[in-house]
Amino acid sequence: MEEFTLNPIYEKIIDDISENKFSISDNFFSTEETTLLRNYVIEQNTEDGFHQAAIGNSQNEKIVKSIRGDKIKWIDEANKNDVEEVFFKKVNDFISYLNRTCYMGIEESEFHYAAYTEGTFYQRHVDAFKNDDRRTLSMVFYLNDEDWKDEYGGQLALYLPNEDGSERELNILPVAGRMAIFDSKTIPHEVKKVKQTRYSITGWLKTRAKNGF
Ligand SMILES: O=C(O)CCC(=O)C(=O)O
Ligand SMILES: [Fe+2]
Repeated sequence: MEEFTLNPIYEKIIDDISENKFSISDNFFSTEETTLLRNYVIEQNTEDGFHQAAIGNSQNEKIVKSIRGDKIKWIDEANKNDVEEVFFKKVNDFISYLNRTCYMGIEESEFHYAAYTEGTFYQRHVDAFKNDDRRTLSMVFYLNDEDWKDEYGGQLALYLPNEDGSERELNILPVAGRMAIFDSKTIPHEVKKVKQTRYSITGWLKTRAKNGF
């Protein structure tokens, strides 16, 4: 039988998700991996290959800058470069771990680079589409300075339920090496207006469709 090693970083994320439907991890990638990804994202010309992000999916896509102002570039895993190889090696290892230890049934994933330039934001939303229920977990990897300050804006705000039914807001700074993961179907969230360019890789772990897709 293949040997199974418990991974404490993944275990913490899994415990958090099962308890609270989200987790924030500052060591999913090593410092070296984060630096590699970060330098690569910054180096890419965001005019070249990046496009204005839309809302909705291919069946009802719209560009509405008053809702969402980031520029994105989808990553083609089949044609990944050396840096993306490092990214997918870790992410796919995590997916296998989830499927093996929690029977999550993740069958695919999709990721894009994102750049929010000064003055842009993403209004409160939920990631799963009404016409496609496959998105299960949202993952965002932040690739900015380690000392990103509150006054730079660009916090990820998660809107979380309290036990009494009220709602609380948790603000997360997009510092280098941080990863936010949350339930794509139930956790409303927003990106606060940024005051300087904010880089990330965002993506979704997807199960088989349950509503006919
Ligand atoms: O960049 C973030 O913190 C979140 C982005 C987001 O919510 C999305 O792309 O759906
Ligand atoms: Fe989102």
